[in-house]
Amino acid sequence: MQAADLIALETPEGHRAQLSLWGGQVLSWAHAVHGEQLYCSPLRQPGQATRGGVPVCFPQFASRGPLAKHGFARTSMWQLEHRSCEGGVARARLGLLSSDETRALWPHGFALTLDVTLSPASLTLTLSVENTGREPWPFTAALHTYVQLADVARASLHGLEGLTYEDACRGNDVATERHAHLSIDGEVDRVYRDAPARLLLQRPGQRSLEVHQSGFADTVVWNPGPAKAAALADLPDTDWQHMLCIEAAQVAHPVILAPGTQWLGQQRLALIEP
Ligand SMILES: O=P(O)(O)OC[C@H]1O[C@@H](O)[C@H](O)[C@@H](O)[C@@H]1O
Repeated sequence: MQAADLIALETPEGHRAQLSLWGGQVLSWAHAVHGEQLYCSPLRQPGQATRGGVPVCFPQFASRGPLAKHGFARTSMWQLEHRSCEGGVARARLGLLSSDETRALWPHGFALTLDVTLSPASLTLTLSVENTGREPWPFTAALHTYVQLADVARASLHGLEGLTYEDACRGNDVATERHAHLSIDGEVDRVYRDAPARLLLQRPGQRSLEVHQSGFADTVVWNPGPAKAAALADLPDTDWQHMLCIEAAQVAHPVILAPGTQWLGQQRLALIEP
């Protein structure tokens, strides 16, 4: 990643975000008072997806199809389409269009945009997917957000009780969430179907975070735990303790997008007052 591929956003109050054209990815969201809110690994491998911030998974989630894991959007060079700062809110729009390179992997015409809105206590990401081709096509997608945590063992995620989930740690067995909140004490890799519009992440010692989503039907919760983390070359061995992925995702039911139509999915992260 070259410095020229990095985009800085800053509001007059000093809230900051850093975006990368490589992957069309938010790498950092730092609140002026409460500091960094996203985890990003210091171990980066040129040409590989960046582990951290908010990778965009498109047009395939995980290995649920013939493409490389999580699709090619996170390993493509996006364009900066627009940047502004008005009324205390900083915005940027990144775009990725189908090209000969993407058609060689996936034979469809598309236009992706990622709108990033940095407000005083929140970060909003809106992914737009447009079919610019002549045939309908299916896709799955996610905003694969890595939330930064002082200690994952002390965090709890609220709002999932009663939901059905696919558990990738148990061969994608389907189960029902029985707990009022989810605590992480090892590997977790779940697709919660038909997720609610709001989840709450409590993090002792840090501000709680509301995670809102719309458009996306599902929420993925992922933490590699100690053993998987040790096997990931781009994650320091103990950093699984300082991250939790809470992903606004469209996984269980692919979207079939008709020519000339557009799909929108949004995730908003908001720090809340104690
Ligand atoms: O290592 P990657 O390709 O970035 O994927 C990380 C994880 O991403 C999550 O979304 C998946 O549910 C996990 O199964 C996967 O391991």
